Amino acid sequence: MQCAALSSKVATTLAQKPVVATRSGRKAVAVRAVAAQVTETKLNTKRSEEIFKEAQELLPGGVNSPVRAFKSVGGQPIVFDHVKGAYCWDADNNKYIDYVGSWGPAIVGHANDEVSDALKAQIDKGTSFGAPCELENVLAKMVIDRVPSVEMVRFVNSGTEACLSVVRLMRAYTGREKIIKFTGCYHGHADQFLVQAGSGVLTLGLSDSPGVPATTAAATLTAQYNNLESVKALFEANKGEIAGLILEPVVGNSGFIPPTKEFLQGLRQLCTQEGAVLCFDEVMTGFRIAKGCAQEHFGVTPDLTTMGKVIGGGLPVGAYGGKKEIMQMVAPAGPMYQAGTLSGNPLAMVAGIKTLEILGRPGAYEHLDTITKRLINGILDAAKETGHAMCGGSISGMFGFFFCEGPVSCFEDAKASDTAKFGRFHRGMLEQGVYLAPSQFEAGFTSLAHTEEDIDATIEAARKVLASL
Ligand SMILES: Cc1ncc(COP(=O)(O)O)c(C=O)c1O
Ligand SMILES: N[C@H](C=O)CCC(=O)O
Repeated sequence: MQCAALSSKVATTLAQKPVVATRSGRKAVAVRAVAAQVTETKLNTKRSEEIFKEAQELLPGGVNSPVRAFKSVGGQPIVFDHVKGAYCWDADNNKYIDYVGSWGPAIVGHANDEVSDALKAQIDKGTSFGAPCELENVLAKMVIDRVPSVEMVRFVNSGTEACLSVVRLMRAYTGREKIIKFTGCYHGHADQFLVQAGSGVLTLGLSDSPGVPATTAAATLTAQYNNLESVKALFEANKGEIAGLILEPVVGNSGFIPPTKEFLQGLRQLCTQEGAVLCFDEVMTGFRIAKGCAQEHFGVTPDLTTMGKVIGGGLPVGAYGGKKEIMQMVAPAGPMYQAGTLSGNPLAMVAGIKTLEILGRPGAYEHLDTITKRLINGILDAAKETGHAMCGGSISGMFGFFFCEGPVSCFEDAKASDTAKFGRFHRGMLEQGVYLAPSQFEAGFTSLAHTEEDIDATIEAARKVLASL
């Protein structure tokens, strides 16, 4: 992680300010999450507010996924109307440069013409068959060709589904029950992962979730990211009982936290030595940080891999894959049951195929790398010039920064950053026409549609906002 200037300003940590003051003056309790001090906005968000007010009567918290609700940055969410390329427009027709990209899938730009044309053509042929189709083979071959660990793949409908299936597979393959995950890593909302999880769970300050059976939670052991000794200790204390280990090969769900190569290599070695299955959860990093995913970037090959987001090109798709020997355990080839009515549906396959095809063209990852480095370096420089402690970094089209001196190498470090300042920064950027993930504990994403002009405008906006904090 690169570090910008130092500041003596006191850090405000998670769980210190439980109340969010909304722009409309109403108060909303953000479950032990930090509140940003929201100043009167210059944006006209009247329509967004009306829609969100109605949504709160219809949907729990007004949303269909918690982190969208802006609970930890204050104010109300911007309600989207449409998206194109690197931009999104809200219901009041305000335009933003978007660095969320639908939480990752929009890597070739929103509503990409080629993807849209392919989808339109498929709609006339049918959107769901519930039967084998050749498109499944096409996407499977693309995945197998690109991802070093994958010899066989099963398509599902979300990242959560991929991760919960992979844990069942680890257990079926080893005949063991316990798994290891890392604090602050998020692998979807299945019971076994809601133990010291990242993303919305962390944003809302929920260390665990009611409804998860104690026996399920007890089978999930947690270690500290980038700390090999903490993993060794778990293997020692649970000799012969660990089915496998799942991790984000680059963390995005506690904010952006890269691993050390030695850490990934050490995990590979330990799993082999202990007879446990190593799974890289590449739902976020897959096809984003390299053509062959994080495992290609770091040169460390897991036994199993989960995928999502990019692989669906904006439609709901997930996948898990790995060594043939393990994948052959999945029904109907083997006894481990996993199924899905809409799995491998032709619409989603078409979006995935076109997206991976575009990403396979020369220069795609170079573009992502160049513009994202330019962005993060610009923001770090702006923080330095304006006297704010900030550290951050990027790998290809994934980036992040924290308001602290750094380095941030695990969730525990991330939690100690100034999240209240992030909330004020987020609001300021929104007013400048830049849409960042509404939580300190989420990574940022760029796309092939982002231009140097977009990046420079974003850096200029950041400089203005930082100077005002
Ligand atoms: C690393 C990782 N794994 C799993 C998931 C779950 O994916 P989904 O939201 O598609 O269920 C996510 C994102 O939500 C993720 O970032
Ligand atoms: N961090 C999550 C996925 O990566 C954000 C998406 C969500 O949960 O809505």
